Amino acid sequence: MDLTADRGELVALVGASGAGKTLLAHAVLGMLPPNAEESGDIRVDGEPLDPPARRARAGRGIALLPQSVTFLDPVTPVGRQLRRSAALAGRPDPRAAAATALTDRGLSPEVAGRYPHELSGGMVRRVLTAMAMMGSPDLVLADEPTPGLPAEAVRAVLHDLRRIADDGRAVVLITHDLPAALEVADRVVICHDGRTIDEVRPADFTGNGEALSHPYTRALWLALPANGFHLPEDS
Ligand SMILES: Nc1ncnc2c1ncn2[C@@H]1O[C@H](COP(=O)(O)OP(=O)(O)OP(=O)(O)O)[C@@H](O)[C@H]1O
Ligand code: NI
Repeated sequence: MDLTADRGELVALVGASGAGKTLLAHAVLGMLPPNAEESGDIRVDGEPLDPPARRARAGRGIALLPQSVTFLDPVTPVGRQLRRSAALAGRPDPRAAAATALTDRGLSPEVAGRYPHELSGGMVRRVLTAMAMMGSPDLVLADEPTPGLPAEAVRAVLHDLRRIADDGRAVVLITHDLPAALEVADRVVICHDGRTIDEVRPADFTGNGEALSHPYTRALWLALPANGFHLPEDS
């Protein structure tokens, strides 16, 4: 895997299920299982991300927007969970930080009193985003933030991530959803079988994929319903 994200940039990491997208995000966060064998080089601001550097940045410099909503505690009101994140992120006034985090993500203050099951899928996503942003991270890894959401909520999530990047942070959007990625990404990195195989500018996804040099990338593009559902010939 080879991927770079700069401040102010939204990079989409696109690939089929099992390609290794979540593992890459977990490797950056230091969340791989204890017996995982790792090789390679992960750097932030040019500095190797070794265990002490990772501990220093966890929840602050780097934040994960998790793939699974089970990261929320089902038996604790959302407001209390936000206050806990604020405290962990070292915010001096967790109560105020939690309240601001809700309104920053377009949620009303009364959401604080609700349990996760009392929220819509789109609202849960916003709460997770509010938590991830609590430590004002430089790098946000959003792992599949849109599946299962209605089109309007998908657009809201993407717009929110774009805004986070425009605020000067680096955002990596992990997704299967190529059309969604193309709406907001500055660059699209394609991965397949545990490797990044191509990096493409969104504008190159056009027509019959004449501008796409990698056959797998072109196959992904042509497999979209709008492009005729041509089945990818797997390499
Ligand atoms: N703990 C583990 N031990 C061994 N193999 C694993 C482990 N976790 C994941 N894998 C394997 O690594 C590969 C990549 O998994 P990963 O979850 O990163 O895929 P993904 O690209 O995020 O897929 P999806 O789009 O379905 O979320 C898969 O083949 C998976 O079976
Ligand atoms: Ni995944």
